[in-house]
Amino acid sequence: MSAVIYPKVALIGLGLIAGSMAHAMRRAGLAETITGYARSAETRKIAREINLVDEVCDSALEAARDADLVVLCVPVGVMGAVAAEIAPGLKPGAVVTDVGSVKAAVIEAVAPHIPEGVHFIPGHPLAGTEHSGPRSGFAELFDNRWCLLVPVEGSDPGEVARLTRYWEGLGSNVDVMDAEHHDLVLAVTSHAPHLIAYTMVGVADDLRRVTDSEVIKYSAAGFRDFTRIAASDPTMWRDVFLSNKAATLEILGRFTEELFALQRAIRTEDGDHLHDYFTRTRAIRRGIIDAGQDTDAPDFGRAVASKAKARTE
Ligand SMILES: NC(=O)c1ccc[n+]([C@@H]2O[C@H](COP(=O)([O-])OP(=O)(O)OC[C@H]3O[C@@H](n4cnc5c(N)ncnc54)[C@H](O)[C@@H]3O)[C@@H](O)[C@H]2O)c1
Ligand SMILES: O=C(O)C(=O)C[C@]1(C(=O)O)C=C[C@@H](O)C=C1
Repeated sequence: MSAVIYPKVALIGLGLIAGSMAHAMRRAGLAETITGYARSAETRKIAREINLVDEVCDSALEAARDADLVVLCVPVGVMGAVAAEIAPGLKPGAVVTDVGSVKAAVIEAVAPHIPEGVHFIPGHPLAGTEHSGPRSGFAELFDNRWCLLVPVEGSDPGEVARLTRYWEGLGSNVDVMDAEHHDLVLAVTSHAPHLIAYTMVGVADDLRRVTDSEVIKYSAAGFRDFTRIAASDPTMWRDVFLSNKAATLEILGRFTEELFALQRAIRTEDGDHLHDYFTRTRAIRRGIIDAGQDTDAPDFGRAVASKAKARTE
């Protein structure tokens, strides 16, 4: 049986997410032809050299023309402009989706450009790395990760089901969510943590004058994790914060309140407060591992194995 879900898939933007999608599509045979386009000539040249997709086009319009699925894999701040560029080439019945980290602002920017008879079903894979560009993608990126689909008013349930099968073919588990809820959840789980990591690395950089190279030399695992996150693409993250302003500011407000409370507990030597707080947060970490979501943790394999064992008992 053929695994093809969309005969022709167009990837607009050829970085980490599009590249990983191309590799994973080929792994599973989900498309017959993959076209692609990126704004930078250098990226298009590299994409051709490494045979990232079947055809690298010189415009977004050309790449999207007659595609069955068009995936917008560009920074969230330019999604609307790219949708306007591809609109004249979209065929009736085509599906347009995106992989942007923010949903309400992307829907607001893209939806007005989607022609009658074309399906728009926004999405967001909860998978990534700090790397970017056409060489950074890999087929396993989406394996066992969540992809959130955010159908808009009037989205065809049959097309949502088809896009769900596509993401499952890429290796993901799929959930459906509304845009506002998505943006609040992601502000907590991804956007605010990135800003905190950027800040912490900035603070360490300021301290460098005092500590010379010690910050780098003696950086333990915690700070190393921050530096990995803070190495993420500046354009992508600038756009994320400017596009998910309200939810991120709400979460950062709460974060600041809690930080002040912890600061006060240290100053007043309130060990019980600190101990209770850390006990609560440790339980959250354990919950993530028990749910089998932390593929980087050393005990991830064990958690999956014990869950599988529990299922068979
Ligand atoms: N990196 C992650 O961890 C991650 C995870 C999930 C979702 N996302 C989302 O995926 C999208 C792409 O991120 P990425 O990590 O692949 O970025 P990337 O920087 O690796 O790739 C972005 C690509 O978009 C192209 N581009 C930029 N502006 C363009 C324009 N106006 N027209 C055409 N092409 C243009 C760039 O040339 C590049 O090829 C973003 O919206 C991001 O929010 C990223
Ligand atoms: O692992 C990382 O490097 C990521 O930052 C990936 C991550 C995340 O915060 O989890 C980043 C942005 C996304 O939109 C989805 C995933």
